[in-house]
Amino acid sequence: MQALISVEKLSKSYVPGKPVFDDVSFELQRGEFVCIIGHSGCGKTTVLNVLAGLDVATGGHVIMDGREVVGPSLDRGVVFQGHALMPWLTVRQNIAFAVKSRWPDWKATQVRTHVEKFVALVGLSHAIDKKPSELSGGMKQRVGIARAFAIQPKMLLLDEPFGALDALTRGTIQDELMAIVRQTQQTVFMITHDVDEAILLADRILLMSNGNETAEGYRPGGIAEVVVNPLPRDRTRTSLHHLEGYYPLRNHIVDFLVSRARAH
Ligand SMILES: Nc1ncnc2c1ncn2[C@@H]1O[C@H](COP(=O)(O)OP(=O)(O)OP(=O)(O)O)[C@@H](O)[C@H]1O
Repeated sequence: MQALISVEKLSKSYVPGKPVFDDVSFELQRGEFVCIIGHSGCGKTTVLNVLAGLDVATGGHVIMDGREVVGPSLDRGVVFQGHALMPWLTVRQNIAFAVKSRWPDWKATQVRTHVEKFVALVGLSHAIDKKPSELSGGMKQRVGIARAFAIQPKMLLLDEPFGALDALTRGTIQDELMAIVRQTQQTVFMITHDVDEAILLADRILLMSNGNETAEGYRPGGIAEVVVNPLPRDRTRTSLHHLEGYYPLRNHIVDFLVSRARAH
């Protein structure tokens, strides 16, 4: 099976000779949900931005569907932690703007039906004609997710999309995201700091280490390990802790973060 995305020997340096990370290589299969976990500063956002075509790597390549990623594209939907909505437009208009960019030939009724479908998917039909300032943080984040899904990208890139949400809202949106992803067979690459969130959502979890000074000199960060999630795919937030294999998996990831992430 040909991977949707191939990341090949990616590196990024701001200071010559001291790359933040190097030799980062992995693939994303179609329909796969991959999370990346690592301490602050290891380069997760940089990797995601290079995948999105929003940043340029110092070395290496990102190949999507056989073509090198050289800039942003509507093939890749990005959701940031700060939802980046246009404040002067309503929910409907914000999403319609993206939909019209994706399909400039669509008639107004077609755009309308499409927008309404994706707003309903994230449970926001009642707020469709509201402006972002009238919405809570969680609602705004859902609009960002609906907008990314509405352009039906080949892949979705999520940079800690739930980081700023309270636990209850976070749980609800995780459930919604998981349902939509399963329903649409969407390929997703997501940054999270939350181990349980990664275990719930991801098929595979990339553990990323930080660059650090050692007795032998500077060692760049990189992907230290790829963990395959062995838990059944129909897992839910409430069942997660009762599943066989959950605690060993959780302990393994936490152990990486505590003792190995800064010194690989
Ligand atoms: N423009 C820049 N100039 C110099 N250094 C930079 C620049 N942008 C990022 N960095 C450095 O590159 C490293 C990786 O940053 P990045 O934001 O990718 O990390 P991250 O793992 O996503 O962190 P966090 O979890 O805190 O968001 C950091 O150490 C940061 O200080």
